[in-house]
Formats: sequence, structure tokens, C-alpha cells
Amino acid sequence: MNASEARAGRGTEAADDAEDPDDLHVEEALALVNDAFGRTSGDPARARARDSRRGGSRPDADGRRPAARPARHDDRHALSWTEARTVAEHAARRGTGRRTAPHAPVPVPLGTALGLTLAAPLTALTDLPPFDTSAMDGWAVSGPGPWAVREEGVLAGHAEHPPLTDGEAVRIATGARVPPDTTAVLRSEHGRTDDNGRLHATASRPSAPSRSGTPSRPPGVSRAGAGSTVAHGQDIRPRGQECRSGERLLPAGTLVTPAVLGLAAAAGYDTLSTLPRPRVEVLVLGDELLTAGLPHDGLIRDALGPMLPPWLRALGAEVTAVRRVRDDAQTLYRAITRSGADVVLTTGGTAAGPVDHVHPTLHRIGAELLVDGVEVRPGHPMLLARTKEDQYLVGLPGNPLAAVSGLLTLAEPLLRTLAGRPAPEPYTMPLRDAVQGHPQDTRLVPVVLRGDAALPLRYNGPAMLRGVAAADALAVVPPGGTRPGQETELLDLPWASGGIGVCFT
Ligand SMILES: Nc1nc2c(c(=O)[nH]1)N[C@H]1C(S)=C(S)[C@@H](COP(=O)(O)OP(=O)(O)OC[C@H]3O[C@@H](n4cnc5c(N)ncnc54)[C@H](O)[C@@H]3O)O[C@H]1N2
Ligand code: MOO
Repeated sequence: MNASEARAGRGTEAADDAEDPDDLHVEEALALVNDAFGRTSGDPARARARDSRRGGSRPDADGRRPAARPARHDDRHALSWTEARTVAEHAARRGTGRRTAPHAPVPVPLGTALGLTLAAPLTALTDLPPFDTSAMDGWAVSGPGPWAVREEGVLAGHAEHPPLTDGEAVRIATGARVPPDTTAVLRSEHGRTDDNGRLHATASRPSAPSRSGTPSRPPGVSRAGAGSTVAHGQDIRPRGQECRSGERLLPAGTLVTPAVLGLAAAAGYDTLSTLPRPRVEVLVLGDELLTAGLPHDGLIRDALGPMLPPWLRALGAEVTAVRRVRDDAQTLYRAITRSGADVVLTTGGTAAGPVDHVHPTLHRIGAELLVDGVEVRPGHPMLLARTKEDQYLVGLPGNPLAAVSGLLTLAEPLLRTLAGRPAPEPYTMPLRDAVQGHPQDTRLVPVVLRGDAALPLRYNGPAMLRGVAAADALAVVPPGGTRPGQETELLDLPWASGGIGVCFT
């Protein structure tokens, strides 16, 4: 293991020689062959999509018309990586003229709301805390000490205690509501009772920052000590300190995290109004795929069937089914047209090989091709289509890393819109090593994050998952590549940003 591998820490080789340049040449060559053999067929759906793009009738996210791009020698349909993501993000809104996520909000119990999006602002249903409470175990006291201590103490969860009179104290537990006319709480370690049962404030170490959320001692008030008195309000959490009933705590569109669940419960909610997860049906194409055991006789293991469902859930989807579909046009046609999912996600069959049935089937259905190829490596044959009102099809290429690329380029923004989730804040980091670029296309390259740099990983070829399985993010390498230290956009992988338990629910 060399130094960079040791830093990467997972035994995965960092891409000191970031990419095998042959990969790119092979892809280029394949694309040229593809073009020569008629990927630009007279397919009317594709022609429509192409014409609308060429005619400049598809404005970009800001309503501007994108400048005409020079035709590429290898793939005249392809959109740039950024354009493709914008189209995918806006597709679900644009179809119906809606500006928001298309599904009606549903109330769901807190126990099942994790990972959903708030359809309405979270508004406090109560003051928090709902009554004045003790922030410490000790005594509720009234006025300056010493104090006569009541016999019966106050525990959390009990009804209101009778008011204290000046010079009185009562034992109190953290979280218990303080009796009326309490002026402060004296921590148990800051008081002692004398032989007559009277409570005195004792010398104490300087107070730690108060757990009540306010300074435990207002400026200018001396700390509790023998003969001294306790600051007014000390260690009392006043009613409404965190919020008042009716106050807006979180906006609509917030992702329901464990902390949101906790806040909602504290604020009085039993159910939350959320947007339903978009339902995704996964169709895994390929007669060569095995679901168990070792590869044999030209058959290989299906890597996408196990990988996609949890990843899709992390992107906000509900996976309704994963079906294996034979390399047969009629079977694929039936599988797509019978699906009631919001999004059909196919894997494989996007290219122009003898059993690549995705394009012809979309044509037969009369689907509208919104994205037909993207200037990105790997994954350039990926596509997005509208198959019917309110149903989309994302076609992921079969090569596994190309499928990941399609997932993050097209499925992620589409599902994000459908789920009503906010867009992640884009961010950049310097890439430690140079990464060779594709001449025209964006590259997505697995990286690990170490300190304040990202290390490109090897094993980033289209058919390989070894790099991405060890990665924290994918670097968005612009055409032409990056220099060492160049600030580069990163796409976080869900397990790196949220932890497996949080995001794969
Ligand atoms: N003449 C051309 N051929 C190809 C081109 C091209 O431009 N012209 N592009 C290449 C690129 S780039 C990609 S990516 C693939 C996309 O192909 P498909 O989407 O049609 O996928 P398949 O041909 O079905 O499979 C490709 C490859 O991936 C393997 N595969 C498929 N599914 C799985 C799975 N679930 N788990 C693991 N591996 C899978 C499959 O066995 C093939 O090896 O097309 C190139 N060809
Ligand atoms: O480049 Mo493909 O798009 O090999 O994955």
C-alpha cells in the first residue's frame, strides 16, 4: 500500500494515475460505431425531443433559452450533464404546469415519517417548555435563604404543586414543573440542610454553563456561596423559552430527520403532513444475469438488483418492486405499460445492441423522450422519458458504474422534485491529484475525502464498482480534466453524508 492508499484508509487505491486513458478511447470508438449504425434513427419521439431542443424551445431553469451547441460528432442527441440534471429536476413540475411536488400531502404517524418531506410548516402546537420547569435536581426556593424545606418533594410528571411562600423551599427533580412563586432552583450540590432542617446555599465551584439554555447567573450576580442568595430565575426553564404555541419551527420542504421527529413530538404532534414517497418500480434487464452463486458460462451476477433499491430509498423513493425482465421486446413492453409506479427505472438495454429494447419500446409506447443521452462518462446512453401523464421512465445503462452515473444525473433530481425535497447545496473541494478528462464530456469519478482534499480513486471504469464502493463522493470532472489542487464539484454519496442507518430507511 503506498502513502496515498494508506491515507485513503480502506485499502483502495487512490488514482495516482487517475484513469486508464484507453477507457476513454474505447468509449469514443464505441460511440462512433454506434452513430454509424443509426442511433439517430427516424424515431418520431426522439425526433420530437431532438427538434424541440434544437429549436431552442426548451428554456433552462431560469427561463432562458440555452445557446445552440455545436453538433457533436458522436452523439447529436446528448444534453450536457448540467442541462440533463435541470431537465430531470423540472420534468415532474413541467408536465402538469405545477410548481411543487405533484402528490397530495398525506398525514403519517411519527413512527413512519422518517425520510419524508414536510408538506406544511411545522408549527408549535404548544409552548416549549409547556410550563416553567426545573433545569436541575435540587430545591425550588422562594426569596433569599435560608429556607424552610417542605416535606413532600416535586417530581417530573406531576400536577402543579401548591405555591411556595417567601423563605420556603421544596425538593425538586429535573424536568418537574416549579411551584408558583418559585424564584430560583438551587442545585443539590449547592445546598445543605442544617440540623433544624433549614436549607442554606453553600460555597460552590463556579457554575457550569446552565442547562436551561440561559446563563445560569445574570452578569453581576455573585455565585452561590455561604450566606449568599441564588440569582433570580437561576436553573428555571421558563415556559415558552424555546417557542410559543403557533410559532413556525420548520418550513415546508424540510426533510424529516430523527431530530425533526423529536422536535415534532415535543411540539405536540402525533402525525405529520408529508409528501408521499414517489413509487419506483425497478426493471432489471439482461438474460446474462444471475441472482446467486458464481459467474459461469458467460453469465454474471446482477449487481444492480441489490444496489438500487436501498439507494433509491435514500433518494426519497419507495421501491414497489424489483422485476427481472428477459431480453425480449414484448416482455419489456408489457412490464412498462402495466406498471402503475410514478417512476419506472430500467437497467441495461439503453444502447443499440441486438437485444437493447429500451428505445424501440419507448417509441412503441409513444413516450416523450426528455433526455436521450448525456455528455457524461460513464453512462452517456442514459435516458429519461415521460411514458404517460405522471409517469416517468429513467433508463440506466447496464454497466454498473454507468448506472450509478445515471442514478445521480437523472433519477436523483427527478425523485427529489417528486418527493418535494430541497436540492442539496452544491460544494467543491480541491482534488489532490490531476484527473484526466474526456475531451467533450463531464466525468464522474469516485473520490474519498481526506482532510480538506478529495482523492480520486482507481477502478472507475464503467463496468466497475470497486472505486465507488470505497468512495465518499463522486467528483464532477469537467471536459478536459482537472489539475492537482483544482476546486471541483462533489456529489455526496448518501452513506457518507448521512450514515447508513439514517438514510437507508
Ligand atoms: N455500439 C455501441 N455500443 C455501446 C455503446 C455505444 O455507444 N455504442 N455504449 C456503451 C456504453 S458507454 C454503455 S454504458 C453500454 C450501455 O449498454 P446498455 O445500457 O445497453 O446495457 P447492456 O448492454 O444491457 O449492458 C452493458 C453491460 O453491463 C452489464 N450489465 C447489465 N446489467 C447488469 C447488472 N444488472 N449487473 C451487472 N452488470 C450488468 C452487461 O452484462 C454488459 O456487460 O453500452 C456500451 N455499448
Ligand atoms: O461510458 Mo458507458 O456510458 O461505458 O458507461
